[in-house]
Amino acid sequence: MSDYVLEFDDVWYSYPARPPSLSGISFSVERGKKVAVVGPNGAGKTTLLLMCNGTLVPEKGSVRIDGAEVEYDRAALRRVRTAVGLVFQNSDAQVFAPSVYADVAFGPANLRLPEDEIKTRVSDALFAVGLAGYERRAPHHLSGGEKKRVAIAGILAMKPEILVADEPTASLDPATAAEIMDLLDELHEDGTTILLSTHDVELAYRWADEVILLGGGELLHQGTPAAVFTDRELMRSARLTPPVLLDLYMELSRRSLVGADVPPKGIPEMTQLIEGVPPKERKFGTVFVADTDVLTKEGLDTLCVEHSSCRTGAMGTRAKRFCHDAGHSPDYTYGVVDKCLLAAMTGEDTLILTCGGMLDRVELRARLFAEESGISVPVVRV
Ligand SMILES: Nc1ncnc2c1ncn2[C@@H]1O[C@H](COP(=O)(O)OP(=O)(O)OP(=O)(O)O)[C@@H](O)[C@H]1O
Repeated sequence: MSDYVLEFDDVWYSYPARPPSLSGISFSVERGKKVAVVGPNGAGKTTLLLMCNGTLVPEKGSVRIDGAEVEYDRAALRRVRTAVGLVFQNSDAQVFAPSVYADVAFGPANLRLPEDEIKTRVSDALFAVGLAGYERRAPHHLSGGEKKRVAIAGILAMKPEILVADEPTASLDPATAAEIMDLLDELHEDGTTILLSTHDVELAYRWADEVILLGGGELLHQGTPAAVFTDRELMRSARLTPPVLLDLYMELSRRSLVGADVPPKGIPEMTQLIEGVPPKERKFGTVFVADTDVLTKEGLDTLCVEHSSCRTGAMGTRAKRFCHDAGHSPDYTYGVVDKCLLAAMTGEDTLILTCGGMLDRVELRARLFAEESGISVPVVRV
């Protein structure tokens, strides 16, 4: 099996009577990565994403999925669209059936799956996006955020290996946007490779393993978010500004107010850079982590009583829904791990409620923070 799930090799594309929208694009995406395609308006992001599932055919060059060159006959396209699920920028273009059920079932039905399997997939996908019970609703009467979730559910029901999402958080309120990103993280934890497009550099910096920077139809750079966003020349040529955190870091660094040469990944690292090494006698708080998949409502009540001195955070769509249904309102519902690390740095204990692979994610984030800052925050599963 190829290490790369998606490869572009010298891909060119022009819309009729227009100069090229993509000019000789080559890049590779490793299996299991989270990749952000970043660029200003008109850079070619949507055009590039539409090539990932064969919606657009390169004028020149080739696209490979799992090492095999994409072909464009009907049968081949069906295989490509099973492997690559594309969430469009405009959900109205994607959500069209008379009911939410019919919409989400459309893809699996096209795969000619048995009726029982289709029902299970639709119900699982609607549960994952928090729309269980919406089956009979008419999609055109839903809000923009709900339509986006229906569109994502339709793709989830196909169980794609690669999920491609065009500006998944555009025009969503911050809480809905955070929930959509949580959902993408949960899918990623389950092994899905994710490619999204955005001109939100803050989101790309926080979220992506890798950034593909586009400008004027050309690939300007592929690299880590820190490498791409600290390169002022690259940012200027892409007509983008760096994320605020990096901008601040670069300014403080220029004035020799911070010393490290590793740009801070998040606010905890930035805070530690400014504060310096905390005094030895400082006692750090503990981050307790509980798996909501194995908790009952009563179990959650007991846990919250036992940890009543802790601020609580719910991470991931399943955990948030569980807390909501059990009548609990956690203090943090987005950026949960970083908020808990910050609390720990001032000696406060916190309790994170989450499930699945997200438990490992908490430990991983704390470990990366310890490696960079030297501050070892205890993470304890309860
Ligand atoms: N259907 C179309 N017909 C003609 N030209 C198009 C079409 N779609 C896009 N273009 C042109 O192709 C170029 C790239 O557009 P594309 O939508 O891929 O950019 P983008 O980076 O996704 O932009 P945005 O951030 O504004 O969504 C632009 O110059 C645009 O005007």
